[in-house]
Amino acid sequence: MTEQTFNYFDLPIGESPEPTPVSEQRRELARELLAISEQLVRLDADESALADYTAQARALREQLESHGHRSMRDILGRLITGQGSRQDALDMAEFEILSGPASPLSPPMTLWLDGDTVRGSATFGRVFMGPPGKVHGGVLALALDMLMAKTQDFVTGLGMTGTLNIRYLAPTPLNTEIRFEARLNRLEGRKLFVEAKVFAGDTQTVEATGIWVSARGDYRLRDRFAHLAPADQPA
Ligand SMILES: CCCCCCCCCCCC(=O)SCCNC(=O)CCNC(=O)[C@H](O)C(C)(C)COP(=O)(O)OP(=O)(O)OC[C@H]1O[C@@H](n2cnc3c(N)ncnc32)[C@H](O)[C@@H]1OP(=O)(O)O
Repeated sequence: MTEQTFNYFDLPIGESPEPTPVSEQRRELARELLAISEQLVRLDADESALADYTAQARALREQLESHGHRSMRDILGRLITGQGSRQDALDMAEFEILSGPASPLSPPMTLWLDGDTVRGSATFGRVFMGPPGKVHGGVLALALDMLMAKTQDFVTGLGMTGTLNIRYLAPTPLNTEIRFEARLNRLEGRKLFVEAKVFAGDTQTVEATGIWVSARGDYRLRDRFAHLAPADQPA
């Protein structure tokens, strides 16, 4: 059977193919590393125990360094020409901060499309703390950036975050399932206007609006999302 190939511009943002055995193991390693980070916060250990842990961590880092890294330039080169492997496609998405399941900087936050809404969910532990017992506002800004960028799945074109406006309405608790939702407001040439909300239980804790700017060319709605165009604005 011929191995499936992947094209960068067809990869849904925040979604990656079924994990390979290598990716499964990377994800498990990342979960372990995040769990270690959680333990380190205000760890009540004495100096000699900490010195011992430091030596173990250093030995692990040195082992990891012996492997090197797959080249991003080569991976992107293959994906942009539609010749990317499944591992290439996984490498692009699974290390994204906060949402990539192989990143030790990810709770992870899961992202998915639900009709015309992008939804997200995450439970933040103490490494993500801002005010005591609450999620750091900058972490929520990052989470919103990841979430809102995914509205680009509704359109052709890919760009960067131009503007992100955030209003914190109430503190967002740690160790609680936090829900996120984002919707496309409108398209205007190279600009995509997006709005988003964050909830803890029934309480809305954050509201946000943002503008994404396409790298080149105007954004256009994909056929299956043509109904998102306002009546006076053709898709
Ligand atoms: C290959 C894959 C790549 C895509 C790769 C995707 C990677 C994922 C990124 C992850 C998320 C990030 O961290 S993104 C990193 C954070 N963001 C950034 O670093 C962006 C830094 N800013 C820039 O590089 C630039 O300012 C751009 C690209 C945003 C815009 O520059 P430009 O391309 O010269 O655009 P320009 O002609 O000035 O403006 C085009 C239209 O957009 C408007 N506009 C310009 N800047 C902004 C802005 N910041 N916020 C709102 N609107 C803006 C203008 O008024 C104009 O509207 P009109 O006159 O036409 O009405």
